[in-house]
Amino acid sequence: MESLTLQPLARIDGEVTIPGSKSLSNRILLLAALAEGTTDISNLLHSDDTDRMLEALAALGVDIDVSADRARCRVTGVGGPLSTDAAEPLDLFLGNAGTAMRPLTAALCLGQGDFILSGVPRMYERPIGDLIEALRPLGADIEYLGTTDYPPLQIRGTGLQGGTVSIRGNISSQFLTALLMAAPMAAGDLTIQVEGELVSRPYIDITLDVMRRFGVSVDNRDYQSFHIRGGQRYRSPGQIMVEGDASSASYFLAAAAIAGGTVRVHGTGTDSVQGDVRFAEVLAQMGAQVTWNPSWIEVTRGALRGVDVDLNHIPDAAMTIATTALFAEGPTTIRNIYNWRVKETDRLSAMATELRKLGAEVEEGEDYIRITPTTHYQPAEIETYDDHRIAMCFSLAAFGEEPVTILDPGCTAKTFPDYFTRFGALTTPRAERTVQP
Ligand SMILES: O=C(O)C1=C[C@@H](OP(=O)(O)O)[C@@H](O)[C@H](O)C1
Ligand SMILES: C=C(OP(=O)(O)O)C(=O)O
Repeated sequence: MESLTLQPLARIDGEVTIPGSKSLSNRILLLAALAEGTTDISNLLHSDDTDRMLEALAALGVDIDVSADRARCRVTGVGGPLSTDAAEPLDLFLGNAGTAMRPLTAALCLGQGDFILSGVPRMYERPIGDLIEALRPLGADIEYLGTTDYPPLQIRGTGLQGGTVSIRGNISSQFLTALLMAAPMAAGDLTIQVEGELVSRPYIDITLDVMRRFGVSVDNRDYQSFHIRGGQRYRSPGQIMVEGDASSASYFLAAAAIAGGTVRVHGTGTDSVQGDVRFAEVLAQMGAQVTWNPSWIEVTRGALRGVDVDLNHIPDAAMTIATTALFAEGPTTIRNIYNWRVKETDRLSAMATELRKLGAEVEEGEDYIRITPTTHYQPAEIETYDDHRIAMCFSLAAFGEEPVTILDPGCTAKTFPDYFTRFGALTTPRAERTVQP
């Protein structure tokens, strides 16, 4: 397996423009494909997750034109549901992209044809049963091809009716996102009731915002129920720009808080629709200096202190807080993050294991993690479990006194293919230490 050893780093300084948001890119691609009209998308993220969505839409017959430098992407919408008349089921491989698997499951029920949704082995351990249970009463014909409640799935598209459905909110907000995006194209009006706690709520704001830009409004009753008029079509906004990815920004901002200098991240800021921009508020709470503008965020080093925080609203950027905690005074507790366990890997257990390798004291609860930093870091080999965010957030450990080896650094390709090059460009190594014989 490939690995990357980061020598101890002294400092980070500079400016970085982060790649487009994964969450926005995959939502925009899907709605552009369903919409009437042509959509010119700029700053689309190019990564494994968006490639899986692009490939699936192309296999479904959507006309997609990506410019040679990949800076622009033109999608000619089909102006209705996605269908196939192939005799054999159309196999769509969606890798480990939750933002492709969940929304496409609902969207493909709208059209006609036989589809198989497959992915990597880990995708077959990521639940989808709550979404299937909500779709079936609307007329969806979906079969589990492996374990009940998990992909792979076979969908026989026949259209969706309107009505009232319930969806559990406590495992993944992507189930609600999937229902919301399909809803306007159901035959009748749909009311979606959320059962229990709704996790990762800001991602629903991203969904509603993208739907609005494609001409559909949703009656949101305090995130408890949503009412959507049926029989509608999405309409292309013509041109749309993808904001920089706020989760990807978190690694650079945290690095500045630990070892800046100052870092300014361009592409996301106070005007962002992404909940993960609020990561900067947590850094400020820890003692970093944060300055915001509608299109950038700047962080300058501060004396960091541990915090006790509920980060259910920013589960992805929360992982960056876990490694930032290594450099704070006193323990940090991150609460209400149960669904870390059902993402790219069991992130609660993986983060605990890898943080301990560096010498930190870690308590892993069912839905929380407490990190007590050490004054003496150990050199460590970090297992990344095919999880891009583990690879990226452990790059921060290089601000300790020892080298850190990241195994399989290429796994960042899920959302940020050239992360380590960008990180390396802004950081300064510590002076070479003299090795005593
Ligand atoms: O809808 C989205 O774009 C996402 C929602 C979140 O997942 P959950 O809702 O499963 O927490 C997040 O972790 C994921 O990276 C992207
Ligand atoms: C949970 C994540 O991805 P997905 O969209 O596959 O759920 C993530 O990117 O951290």
